Amino acid sequence: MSLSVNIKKKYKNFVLDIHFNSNERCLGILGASGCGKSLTLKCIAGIVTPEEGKIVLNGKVLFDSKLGINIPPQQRKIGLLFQNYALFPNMTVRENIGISCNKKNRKSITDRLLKEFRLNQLESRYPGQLSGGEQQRVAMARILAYDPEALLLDEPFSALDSYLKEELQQNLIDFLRKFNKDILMVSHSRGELYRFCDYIAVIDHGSLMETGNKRKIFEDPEKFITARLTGCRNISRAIRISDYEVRAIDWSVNLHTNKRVEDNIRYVGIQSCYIKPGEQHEENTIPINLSDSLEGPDQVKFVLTKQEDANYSHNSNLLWTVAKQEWRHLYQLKFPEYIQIPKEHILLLTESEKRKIC
Ligand SMILES: Nc1ncnc2c1ncn2[C@@H]1O[C@H](COP(=O)(O)OP(=O)(O)OP(=O)(O)O)[C@@H](O)[C@H]1O
Repeated sequence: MSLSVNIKKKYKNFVLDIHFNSNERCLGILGASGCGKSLTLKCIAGIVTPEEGKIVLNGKVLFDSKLGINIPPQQRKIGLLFQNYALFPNMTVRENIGISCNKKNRKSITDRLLKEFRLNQLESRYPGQLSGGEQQRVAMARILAYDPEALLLDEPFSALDSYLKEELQQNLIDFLRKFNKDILMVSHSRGELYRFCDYIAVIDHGSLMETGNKRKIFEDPEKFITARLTGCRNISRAIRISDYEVRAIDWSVNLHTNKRVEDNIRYVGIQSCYIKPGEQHEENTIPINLSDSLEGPDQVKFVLTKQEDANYSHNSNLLWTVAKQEWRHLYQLKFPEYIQIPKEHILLLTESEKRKIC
Protein backbone atom coordinates (compact mmCIF):
# COMPACT_ATOMS: atom_id res chain seq x y z
CA MET A 1 0.00 0.00 0.00
CA SER A 2 1.24 3.43 -0.77
CA LEU A 3 -0.53 5.85 1.52
CA SER A 4 0.24 9.48 2.07
CA VAL A 5 -1.75 11.42 4.65
CA ASN A 6 -1.27 15.07 5.47
CA ILE A 7 -4.40 16.52 7.04
CA LYS A 8 -5.81 18.96 9.57
CA LYS A 9 -9.18 18.66 11.25
CA LYS A 10 -10.26 20.98 14.04
CA TYR A 11 -12.95 20.54 16.64
CA LYS A 12 -13.66 22.82 19.55
CA ASN A 13 -11.51 20.83 21.96
CA PHE A 14 -9.36 18.77 19.64
CA VAL A 15 -7.06 19.30 16.69
CA LEU A 16 -5.95 16.48 14.43
CA ASP A 17 -2.82 17.60 12.61
CA ILE A 18 -1.23 14.54 11.20
CA HIS A 19 1.08 13.58 8.37
CA PHE A 20 2.64 10.27 7.50
CA ASN A 21 3.62 8.24 4.45
CA SER A 22 3.60 4.48 4.32
CA ASN A 23 4.51 1.87 1.76
CA GLU A 24 3.81 -0.96 4.16
CA ARG A 25 1.46 -3.86 3.62
CA CYS A 26 0.14 -3.52 7.13
CA LEU A 27 0.50 -0.29 9.04
CA GLY A 28 -0.60 0.04 12.66
CA ILE A 29 -1.51 3.24 14.46
CA LEU A 30 -0.92 3.11 18.20
CA GLY A 31 -2.31 5.74 20.52
CA ALA A 32 -4.14 6.29 23.77
CA SER A 33 -7.89 6.76 23.91
CA GLY A 34 -9.02 10.01 22.32
CA CYS A 35 -5.72 10.75 20.54
CA GLY A 36 -7.31 10.82 17.08
CA LYS A 37 -6.93 7.27 15.77
CA SER A 38 -10.52 6.74 14.62
CA LEU A 39 -10.69 10.26 13.26
CA THR A 40 -7.65 9.57 11.07
CA LEU A 41 -9.32 6.46 9.65
CA LYS A 42 -12.59 8.30 9.09
CA CYS A 43 -10.78 11.03 7.15
CA ILE A 44 -9.06 8.42 4.97
CA ALA A 45 -12.35 6.59 4.39
CA GLY A 46 -14.08 9.90 3.53
CA ILE A 47 -16.63 9.83 6.34
CA VAL A 48 -15.08 12.93 7.91
CA THR A 49 -13.75 15.77 5.75
CA PRO A 50 -10.56 17.48 6.94
CA GLU A 51 -10.35 21.29 6.77
CA GLU A 52 -7.15 21.10 4.80
CA GLY A 53 -4.60 18.69 3.44
CA LYS A 54 -4.18 15.82 1.07
CA ILE A 55 -4.74 12.05 1.11
CA VAL A 56 -3.31 9.82 -1.62
CA LEU A 57 -3.86 6.06 -1.73
CA ASN A 58 -1.97 3.94 -4.25
CA GLY A 59 -1.39 6.97 -6.48
CA LYS A 60 -5.04 8.07 -6.43
CA VAL A 61 -5.82 11.42 -4.83
CA LEU A 62 -8.75 10.85 -2.47
CA PHE A 63 -8.71 14.31 -0.96
CA ASP A 64 -6.94 17.53 -1.81
CA SER A 65 -8.26 20.72 -0.23
CA LYS A 66 -6.23 22.95 -2.56
CA LEU A 67 -7.54 21.28 -5.72
CA GLY A 68 -11.04 20.84 -4.30
CA ILE A 69 -10.89 17.03 -4.63
CA ASN A 70 -13.00 15.00 -2.21
CA ILE A 71 -13.85 11.54 -3.57
CA PRO A 72 -17.07 10.22 -1.95
CA PRO A 73 -16.58 7.32 0.50
CA GLN A 74 -18.25 4.72 -1.73
CA GLN A 75 -15.82 5.49 -4.56
CA ARG A 76 -12.67 5.31 -2.48
CA LYS A 77 -12.40 1.51 -2.62
CA ILE A 78 -11.75 1.40 1.10
CA GLY A 79 -13.29 -1.05 3.53
CA LEU A 80 -13.71 0.29 7.05
CA LEU A 81 -14.29 -2.21 9.83
CA PHE A 82 -15.78 -0.40 12.82
CA GLN A 83 -15.23 -1.27 16.46
CA ASN A 84 -18.81 -2.55 16.80
CA TYR A 85 -18.92 -4.06 13.26
CA ALA A 86 -22.00 -1.94 12.36
CA LEU A 87 -24.01 -4.86 10.96
CA PHE A 88 -27.63 -4.20 9.98
CA PRO A 89 -29.61 -5.82 12.80
CA ASN A 90 -32.72 -6.52 10.70
CA MET A 91 -30.81 -8.26 7.91
CA THR A 92 -29.63 -11.86 7.86
CA VAL A 93 -25.98 -12.79 7.52
CA ARG A 94 -26.48 -13.40 3.78
CA GLU A 95 -28.22 -10.03 3.30
CA ASN A 96 -25.60 -8.18 5.33
CA ILE A 97 -22.85 -9.53 3.09
CA GLY A 98 -24.78 -9.15 -0.17
CA ILE A 99 -25.66 -5.52 0.39
CA SER A 100 -22.12 -4.44 -0.55
CA CYS A 101 -22.01 -6.27 -3.93
CA ASN A 102 -23.40 -5.19 -7.24
CA LYS A 103 -26.65 -6.93 -8.15
CA LYS A 104 -25.23 -8.88 -11.07
CA ASN A 105 -22.67 -10.82 -9.05
CA ARG A 106 -24.41 -10.70 -5.71
CA LYS A 107 -25.26 -14.36 -5.39
CA SER A 108 -21.93 -15.75 -6.53
CA ILE A 109 -19.86 -13.34 -4.41
CA THR A 110 -22.00 -13.90 -1.33
CA ASP A 111 -21.85 -17.69 -1.77
CA ARG A 112 -18.06 -17.55 -2.04
CA LEU A 113 -17.62 -15.32 1.02
CA LEU A 114 -20.06 -17.34 3.14
CA LYS A 115 -17.92 -20.36 2.39
CA GLU A 116 -14.57 -18.63 2.85
CA PHE A 117 -15.57 -17.12 6.18
CA ARG A 118 -17.18 -20.38 7.35
CA LEU A 119 -20.59 -18.75 7.62
CA ASN A 120 -22.69 -21.20 5.55
CA GLN A 121 -24.46 -22.63 8.54
CA LEU A 122 -25.31 -19.17 9.83
CA GLU A 123 -26.51 -17.46 6.66
CA SER A 124 -30.15 -17.11 7.80
CA ARG A 125 -29.35 -15.80 11.26
CA TYR A 126 -29.57 -12.18 12.33
CA PRO A 127 -26.58 -10.35 13.92
CA GLY A 128 -28.21 -10.52 17.36
CA GLN A 129 -28.08 -14.32 17.13
CA LEU A 130 -24.32 -14.43 16.50
CA SER A 131 -21.29 -14.51 18.79
CA GLY A 132 -18.81 -11.63 18.72
CA GLY A 133 -16.40 -13.63 16.59
CA GLU A 134 -19.11 -14.61 14.11
CA GLN A 135 -20.23 -10.99 13.83
CA GLN A 136 -16.67 -10.02 13.09
CA ARG A 137 -16.46 -12.58 10.29
CA VAL A 138 -19.71 -11.29 8.78
CA ALA A 139 -18.41 -7.72 8.95
CA MET A 140 -15.15 -8.72 7.24
CA ALA A 141 -17.01 -10.68 4.56
CA ARG A 142 -19.28 -7.69 3.95
CA ILE A 143 -16.31 -5.38 3.47
CA LEU A 144 -14.53 -7.76 1.14
CA ALA A 145 -17.72 -8.20 -0.93
CA TYR A 146 -17.06 -4.95 -2.70
CA ASP A 147 -13.41 -5.68 -3.29
CA PRO A 148 -11.70 -2.73 -1.58
CA GLU A 149 -8.10 -1.78 -2.30
CA ALA A 150 -7.34 -1.23 1.37
CA LEU A 151 -8.88 -2.21 4.67
CA LEU A 152 -9.08 0.11 7.62
CA LEU A 153 -9.59 -1.75 10.87
CA ASP A 154 -10.70 0.29 13.85
CA GLU A 155 -10.01 -1.66 17.07
CA PRO A 156 -11.26 -4.87 15.41
CA PHE A 157 -11.13 -6.90 18.63
CA SER A 158 -12.39 -4.43 21.19
CA ALA A 159 -15.89 -5.98 21.26
CA LEU A 160 -14.57 -9.47 22.06
CA ASP A 161 -13.80 -10.96 25.42
CA SER A 162 -10.20 -11.86 26.06
CA TYR A 163 -10.86 -15.59 26.01
CA LEU A 164 -11.90 -15.45 22.35
CA LYS A 165 -9.48 -12.78 21.26
CA GLU A 166 -6.39 -14.82 20.60
CA GLU A 167 -8.10 -17.39 18.44
CA LEU A 168 -9.98 -14.74 16.49
CA GLN A 169 -6.91 -12.66 15.98
CA GLN A 170 -5.18 -15.62 14.39
CA ASN A 171 -8.28 -16.34 12.27
CA LEU A 172 -8.42 -12.77 11.06
CA ILE A 173 -4.71 -12.72 10.26
CA ASP A 174 -5.19 -15.90 8.21
CA PHE A 175 -8.20 -14.48 6.37
CA LEU A 176 -6.47 -11.22 5.61
CA ARG A 177 -3.38 -13.00 4.31
CA LYS A 178 -5.57 -15.07 2.06
CA PHE A 179 -7.27 -11.99 0.61
CA ASN A 180 -3.98 -10.19 0.20
CA LYS A 181 -5.27 -6.73 1.11
CA ASP A 182 -3.41 -3.73 2.36
CA ILE A 183 -4.32 -2.88 5.89
CA LEU A 184 -4.29 0.12 8.17
CA MET A 185 -5.23 -0.83 11.69
CA VAL A 186 -5.68 1.31 14.77
CA SER A 187 -5.64 0.08 18.31
CA HIS A 188 -4.69 1.07 21.81
CA SER A 189 -3.63 -2.53 22.36
CA ARG A 190 0.09 -2.87 21.77
CA GLY A 191 -0.14 -6.68 21.64
CA GLU A 192 -2.69 -6.59 18.85
CA LEU A 193 -0.70 -4.17 16.75
CA TYR A 194 2.52 -6.12 17.29
CA ARG A 195 0.86 -9.32 16.10
CA PHE A 196 -0.74 -7.75 13.02
CA CYS A 197 1.48 -5.00 11.74
CA ASP A 198 5.03 -4.66 10.45
CA TYR A 199 5.26 -0.92 10.78
CA ILE A 200 3.81 1.29 13.49
CA ALA A 201 2.95 4.98 13.73
CA VAL A 202 2.47 6.38 17.23
CA ILE A 203 0.10 9.30 17.67
CA ASP A 204 -0.63 11.46 20.67
CA HIS A 205 -3.03 14.38 21.07
CA GLY A 206 -3.75 14.45 17.35
CA SER A 207 -0.12 14.53 16.21
CA LEU A 208 2.32 11.97 14.92
CA MET A 209 5.03 11.19 17.47
CA GLU A 210 7.14 8.46 15.96
CA THR A 211 7.06 5.87 13.18
CA GLY A 212 9.15 2.78 12.61
CA ASN A 213 9.44 -0.92 12.19
CA LYS A 214 7.52 -2.58 15.01
CA ARG A 215 10.64 -4.04 16.60
CA LYS A 216 12.31 -0.66 16.68
CA ILE A 217 9.22 1.00 18.12
CA PHE A 218 8.87 -1.62 20.86
CA GLU A 219 12.53 -2.28 21.66
CA ASP A 220 14.07 1.12 21.17
CA PRO A 221 11.47 3.91 21.27
CA GLU A 222 12.71 7.47 21.13
CA LYS A 223 9.84 9.29 22.82
CA PHE A 224 8.42 9.07 26.29
CA ILE A 225 4.90 8.52 24.98
CA THR A 226 6.02 5.67 22.71
CA ALA A 227 7.78 3.94 25.60
CA ARG A 228 4.62 4.29 27.71
CA LEU A 229 2.30 3.04 24.97
CA THR A 230 4.53 0.08 24.17
CA GLY A 231 4.40 -1.02 27.80
CA CYS A 232 7.51 0.34 29.49
CA ARG A 233 6.56 0.65 33.16
CA ASN A 234 9.88 1.95 34.46
CA ILE A 235 10.53 5.51 33.41
CA SER A 236 12.48 8.11 35.35
CA ARG A 237 13.12 11.76 34.65
CA ALA A 238 16.69 12.15 33.48
CA ILE A 239 19.47 14.63 32.86
CA ARG A 240 22.57 14.19 30.77
CA ILE A 241 25.82 13.86 32.73
CA SER A 242 28.19 13.12 29.85
CA ASP A 243 28.27 11.43 26.45
CA TYR A 244 27.64 7.98 27.93
CA GLU A 245 26.23 8.73 31.35
CA VAL A 246 22.84 9.91 32.48
CA ARG A 247 21.29 10.65 35.87
CA ALA A 248 17.99 8.89 36.54
CA ILE A 249 16.48 11.48 38.87
CA ASP A 250 13.60 9.41 40.24
CA TRP A 251 15.84 6.41 40.95
CA SER A 252 18.71 8.57 42.34
CA VAL A 253 21.31 6.79 40.31
CA ASN A 254 23.77 7.58 37.52
CA LEU A 255 23.51 5.10 34.66
CA HIS A 256 26.20 4.28 32.11
CA THR A 257 24.86 3.82 28.62
CA ASN A 258 25.85 2.15 25.37
CA LYS A 259 24.21 4.80 23.30
CA ARG A 260 25.28 8.40 23.20
CA VAL A 261 23.26 10.63 25.50
CA GLU A 262 22.01 13.69 23.64
CA ASP A 263 21.26 17.07 25.18
CA ASN A 264 17.53 16.71 24.59
CA ILE A 265 17.17 13.63 26.81
CA ARG A 266 14.29 13.98 29.28
CA TYR A 267 13.68 10.44 30.56
CA VAL A 268 15.33 7.04 30.84
CA GLY A 269 13.41 3.80 30.78
CA ILE A 270 13.92 0.10 31.27
CA GLN A 271 11.43 -2.61 30.34
CA SER A 272 10.57 -4.64 33.44
CA CYS A 273 11.72 -7.92 31.85
CA TYR A 274 15.26 -6.63 31.24
CA ILE A 275 16.08 -5.79 34.86
CA LYS A 276 18.58 -8.24 36.38
CA PRO A 277 19.64 -9.10 39.91
CA GLY A 278 22.86 -7.21 40.69
CA GLU A 279 25.83 -6.99 43.03
CA GLN A 280 26.84 -3.87 44.90
CA HIS A 281 30.16 -3.42 43.05
CA GLU A 282 28.63 -3.63 39.56
CA GLU A 283 27.76 -0.56 37.50
CA ASN A 284 24.15 0.58 37.08
CA THR A 285 22.94 -1.11 40.23
CA ILE A 286 20.27 0.12 42.60
CA PRO A 287 19.78 -1.12 46.19
CA ILE A 288 16.17 -2.18 46.53
CA ASN A 289 13.50 -3.47 48.88
CA LEU A 290 10.71 -5.71 47.78
CA SER A 291 7.48 -3.87 48.38
CA ASP A 292 4.95 -6.17 46.70
CA SER A 293 4.76 -9.16 44.39
CA LEU A 294 2.05 -10.03 41.93
CA GLU A 295 2.03 -13.64 40.83
CA GLY A 296 0.63 -14.51 37.40
CA PRO A 297 0.37 -17.88 35.63
CA ASP A 298 3.82 -17.65 33.99
CA GLN A 299 5.47 -14.62 35.54
CA VAL A 300 5.97 -12.88 38.83
CA LYS A 301 5.99 -9.11 39.00
CA PHE A 302 7.91 -7.49 41.81
CA VAL A 303 7.26 -3.94 42.91
CA LEU A 304 10.58 -2.57 44.17
CA THR A 305 11.38 0.52 46.16
CA LYS A 306 14.79 2.02 46.47
CA GLN A 307 16.48 1.32 49.81
CA GLU A 308 16.68 4.34 52.09
CA ASP A 309 14.66 6.40 49.71
CA ALA A 310 14.19 9.54 51.76
CA ASN A 311 12.07 11.13 49.03
CA TYR A 312 9.91 8.08 48.58
CA SER A 313 7.58 8.70 45.69
CA HIS A 314 5.46 6.55 43.46
CA ASN A 315 7.65 7.42 40.46
CA SER A 316 10.73 5.90 42.04
CA ASN A 317 9.10 2.45 42.21
CA LEU A 318 10.43 -0.09 39.77
CA LEU A 319 8.61 -3.06 38.36
CA TRP A 320 10.62 -6.21 37.72
CA THR A 321 9.10 -9.10 35.78
CA VAL A 322 10.63 -12.54 36.19
CA ALA A 323 9.64 -15.83 34.54
CA LYS A 324 8.06 -18.17 37.09
CA GLN A 325 10.68 -20.83 36.55
CA GLU A 326 13.53 -18.42 37.19
CA TRP A 327 11.80 -17.04 40.26
CA ARG A 328 11.44 -20.51 41.78
CA HIS A 329 15.09 -21.34 41.24
CA LEU A 330 16.70 -18.05 42.06
CA TYR A 331 14.70 -15.71 44.21
CA GLN A 332 12.12 -17.58 46.18
CA LEU A 333 14.48 -18.22 49.07
CA LYS A 334 16.68 -15.17 48.97
CA PHE A 335 15.60 -12.01 47.26
CA PRO A 336 18.43 -9.88 45.77
CA GLU A 337 19.41 -6.67 47.54
CA TYR A 338 20.42 -4.97 44.31
CA ILE A 339 19.05 -4.86 40.82
CA GLN A 340 21.04 -4.01 37.74
CA ILE A 341 19.87 -1.93 34.78
CA PRO A 342 21.74 -3.42 31.79
CA LYS A 343 23.32 -0.75 29.58
CA GLU A 344 22.14 -2.30 26.36
CA HIS A 345 18.49 -2.06 27.36
CA ILE A 346 18.39 1.48 28.67
CA LEU A 347 15.91 3.62 26.74
CA LEU A 348 16.97 7.22 26.23
CA LEU A 349 13.77 9.16 25.74
CA THR A 350 12.92 12.63 24.56
CA GLU A 351 9.71 14.53 24.88
CA SER A 352 8.62 17.59 22.97
CA GLU A 353 5.82 18.60 25.30
CA LYS A 354 5.91 18.77 29.05
CA ARG A 355 4.27 15.65 30.38
CA LYS A 356 3.80 14.43 33.88
CA ILE A 357 4.45 10.79 34.63
CA CYS A 358 1.35 9.37 36.27
N1 LIG B 1 -17.65 15.02 15.65
C1 LIG B 1 -16.85 15.41 16.64
N2 LIG B 1 -17.06 16.58 17.28
C2 LIG B 1 -16.22 17.00 18.26
N3 LIG B 1 -15.13 16.31 18.69
C3 LIG B 1 -14.88 15.13 18.08
C4 LIG B 1 -15.71 14.61 17.03
N4 LIG B 1 -15.20 13.43 16.62
C5 LIG B 1 -14.11 13.22 17.39
N5 LIG B 1 -13.93 14.23 18.26
C6 LIG B 1 -12.85 14.33 19.26
O1 LIG B 1 -11.64 14.03 18.63
C7 LIG B 1 -10.79 13.34 19.53
C8 LIG B 1 -10.25 12.10 18.84
O2 LIG B 1 -11.31 11.19 18.62
P1 LIG B 1 -11.06 9.72 18.05
O3 LIG B 1 -12.39 9.08 17.92
O4 LIG B 1 -10.20 9.78 16.85
O5 LIG B 1 -10.26 9.05 19.26
P2 LIG B 1 -9.52 7.63 19.31
O6 LIG B 1 -8.06 7.88 19.35
O7 LIG B 1 -10.02 6.75 18.21
O8 LIG B 1 -10.02 7.12 20.72
P3 LIG B 1 -10.61 5.70 21.18
O9 LIG B 1 -9.44 4.77 21.26
O10 LIG B 1 -11.16 6.01 22.54
O11 LIG B 1 -11.64 5.28 20.19
C9 LIG B 1 -11.58 13.04 20.77
O12 LIG B 1 -11.21 13.98 21.76
C10 LIG B 1 -13.01 13.28 20.35
O13 LIG B 1 -13.78 13.74 21.42
